[in-house]
Amino acid sequence: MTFSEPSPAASESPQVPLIVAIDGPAGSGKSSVSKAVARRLGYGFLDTGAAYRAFAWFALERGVDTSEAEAVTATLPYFDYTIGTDPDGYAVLVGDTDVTEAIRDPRISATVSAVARVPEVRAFLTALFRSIAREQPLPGIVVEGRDITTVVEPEAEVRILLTASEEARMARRSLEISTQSAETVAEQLRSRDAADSKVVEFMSAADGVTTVDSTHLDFEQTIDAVIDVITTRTARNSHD
Ligand SMILES: Nc1ncnc2c1ncn2[C@@H]1O[C@H](COP(=O)(O)OP(=O)(O)OP(=O)(O)O)[C@@H](O)[C@H]1O
Ligand SMILES: Nc1ccn([C@@H]2O[C@H](COP(=O)(O)O)[C@@H](O)[C@H]2O)c(=O)n1
Repeated sequence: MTFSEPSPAASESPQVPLIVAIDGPAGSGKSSVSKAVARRLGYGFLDTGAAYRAFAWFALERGVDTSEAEAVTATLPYFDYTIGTDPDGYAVLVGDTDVTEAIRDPRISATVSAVARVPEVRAFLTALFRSIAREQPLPGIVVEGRDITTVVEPEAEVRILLTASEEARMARRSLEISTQSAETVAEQLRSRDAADSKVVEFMSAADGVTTVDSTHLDFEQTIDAVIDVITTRTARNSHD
């Protein structure tokens, strides 16, 4: 090899995508806003909650008692999970079964926190999220969840806590769900946040994380606010 030839490692090493990490409580707009931001920027999108939901679905299908951490952990090696990263539409598969719709069932929302509190499940899914984010082909990816800014991608170029008052989140969520009363929706949201908060911190921003509070912003204004943070952060990082 001559000196001027690039080494195979340099020429073949894939470009690391720009990672935008977004966390927040239930109903704060993480998935809808992140998807819209990804679309606008031509980035990929990763909904990490879908994986926890799909794993809860899988555990229930296998008849696992989800309150038993050991039984939940024993299920992990059989969990064959696939998710797309296209913000315009992504299927969630467990094995060959498309569970995209099934994981939104209230039965899953009521169970998911029990499996998400198991450390082995978190470690398994965290590794999966990191590899999906790096393997997708676009120049950037928006990854949203509860512990993306703190655990999954603490070194992400852009880290945002997307929040809104409990009242606003409950009102927005109950507009979407016509099969349950507003009180039931509110109670479920509250108890899921309470259970999840015991395991990961997503109610306040960690050091270096920018808060976007959408309580008094409409959907478009929230997208703009997130894109502003991304623009400011990436400009600042390129000068560091
Ligand atoms: N700024 C906003 N103004 C009005 N509605 C909004 C705003 N942001 C999000 N929404 C709406 O709020 C609802 C909840 O948003 P979304 O499902 O994205 O939240 P989420 O944080 O991903 O929730 P979960 O963690 O429970 O999955 C959606 O109907 C979404 O369109
Ligand atoms: N990074 C994450 C993402 C999600 N969870 C757990 O999954 C549940 C469902 O998430 P949604 O975003 O689809 O609401 C959530 O309630 C958490 O239990 C998580 O722990 N970490």
